[in-house]
Amino acid sequence: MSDNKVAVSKDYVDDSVTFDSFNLDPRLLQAINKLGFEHPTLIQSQSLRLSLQEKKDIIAKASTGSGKTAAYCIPILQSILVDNESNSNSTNEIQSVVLVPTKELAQQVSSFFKELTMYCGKISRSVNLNEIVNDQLLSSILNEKPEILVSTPSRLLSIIEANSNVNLMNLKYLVIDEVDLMISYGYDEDLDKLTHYLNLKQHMQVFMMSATLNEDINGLKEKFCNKPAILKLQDLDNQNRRLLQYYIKTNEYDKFLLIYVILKLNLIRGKILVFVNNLDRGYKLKLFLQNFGIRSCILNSELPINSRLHILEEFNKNVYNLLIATDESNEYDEEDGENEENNDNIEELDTESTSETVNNTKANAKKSKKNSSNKEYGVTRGVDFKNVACVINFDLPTSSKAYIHRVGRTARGGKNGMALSFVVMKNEWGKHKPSSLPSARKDERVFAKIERTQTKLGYEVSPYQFDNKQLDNFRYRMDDSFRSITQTAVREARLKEIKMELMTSEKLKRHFEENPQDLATLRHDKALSKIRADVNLKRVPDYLLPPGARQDVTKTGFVPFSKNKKRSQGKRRTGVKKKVDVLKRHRK
Ligand SMILES: Nc1ncnc2c1ncn2[C@@H]1O[C@H](COP(=O)(O)OP(=O)(O)OP(=O)(O)O)[C@@H](O)[C@H]1O
Repeated sequence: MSDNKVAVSKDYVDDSVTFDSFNLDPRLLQAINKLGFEHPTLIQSQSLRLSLQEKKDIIAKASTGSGKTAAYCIPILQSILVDNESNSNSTNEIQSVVLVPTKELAQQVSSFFKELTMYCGKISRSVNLNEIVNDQLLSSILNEKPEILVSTPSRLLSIIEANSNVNLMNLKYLVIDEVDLMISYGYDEDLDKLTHYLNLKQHMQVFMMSATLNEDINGLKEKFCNKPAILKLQDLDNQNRRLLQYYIKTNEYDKFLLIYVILKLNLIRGKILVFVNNLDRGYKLKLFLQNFGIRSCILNSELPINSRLHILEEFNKNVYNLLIATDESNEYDEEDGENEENNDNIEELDTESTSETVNNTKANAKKSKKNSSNKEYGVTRGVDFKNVACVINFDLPTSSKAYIHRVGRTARGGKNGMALSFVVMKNEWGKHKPSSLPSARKDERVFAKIERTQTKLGYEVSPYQFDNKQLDNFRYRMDDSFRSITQTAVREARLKEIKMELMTSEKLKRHFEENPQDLATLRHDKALSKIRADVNLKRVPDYLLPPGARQDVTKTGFVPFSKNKKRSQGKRRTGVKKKVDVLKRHRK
């Protein structure tokens, strides 16, 4: 294997074929090789065969991180390159549209297109419509008829409605990525309107993708697809799991204690993504950790988009190790109170009216409409976070579907990963108001669903082994700290962060093109406010550490609380170049 090859788990890879087997254009093959993709993943090989050779529409339900993006990008580019060879004198047309639910995904997909076309010159130009805000610039770019448009549905619709010269009638490919989320965002109305501008079911091929599909997409399927092939590539080899899942049953206050101890003692090594269910919780947790000298970054939909994209970029470059993401799709609505039921119907996709069902796995293998104009939900869905060692559900999501997408931010592309979920016990809920969260009332019920769904998928969610007595040693240190994080402190921090990020965002806008290196100096994990906190909290006295960690806390890796287990010495987790398998120690 040459140096640039990416090691992908055998679970995902279709090693019976290589990308060469599909007669791809040499420029495309060269880029795929540069990316380090040695073999296509299962979804990619199936999609290449069905779309390029059999010209099928495709509806694909495949695991998070299994390579669905390349599964549609490669066929699109191949088709454009082939067309260009055969009709070198033809006039340019917009040939493909990729619709995604968030600006983050629009950016990610358009960057991926750029990587795949690095050797293609100007033949297959892709434009992210959400990125271009200047009308004049947009109009001149559109006049040049780029081959590929990437956009959210509402952005595309508003552009088409305002520009009569945007013609999508000759479109060859239409992709609706994260299609189930499109519906729950309320984008189906936009999609409906878009049908008036498309030559549906004529010469156009359609891709609909997600890790979680159900019959909710049947309406879109009927509207957009022509006898689609349904790919279901969810179940992987049970023996070879890459994602290890754990839970801790606890109370609301102890969630803070647990995360403090886990992070302070580096019990999990590598990059960590923590999910909370609302904006204030994110800041509360950040301030709380800040008191103990633990730096973290916030990611939520309230931040300006440039900051969000920059945070993601920097996190992927290992500039930050700890990201607290707000998953607002899980904000609990007391009046509704039904979020988990509505979002949880992920069981099956109706395949009755389709021409072909491909159920190819290696190991044999109530609509919840959110008003998209209110908020942008779930800024992390589909985002390709690189090398996340662990996802912590600090707040449990309110549906097993959201759980799948959250934990799917780790163990991507065949890498190892771990998920740890805090589950508030029903009889403990609401006992400590300052740490309480409405959605946690139903944690146990939701968790039972999560367990059922994961078991169906062949996964096990095991209890995380933790010595609660050792935890008590840290309790008194956290009481004062927690008290200092009042609601006012949280609100002030939130306001301050937005102000700071608005300024940062302006700088990002101005400097993005001219001085990309300057961006490295714009940090997003600064302390937010000087709340009263004991400086000593930042140090952990030796006597509080588990025996194996006493020599030098900065060097601790995974530190088991049980005295007998041996601990290997590792480096601190900042910017680790060497791959560390966090999970090995948990597998016992
Ligand atoms: N053939 C391949 N070989 C090696 N790595 C791959 C291959 N295809 C994709 N990858 C990598 O796997 C990771 C996940 O890919 P991608 O983001 O497309 O997953 P996904 O299926 O869309 O996940 P999600 O459902 O979470 O959106 C990416 O980092 C990508 O570069």
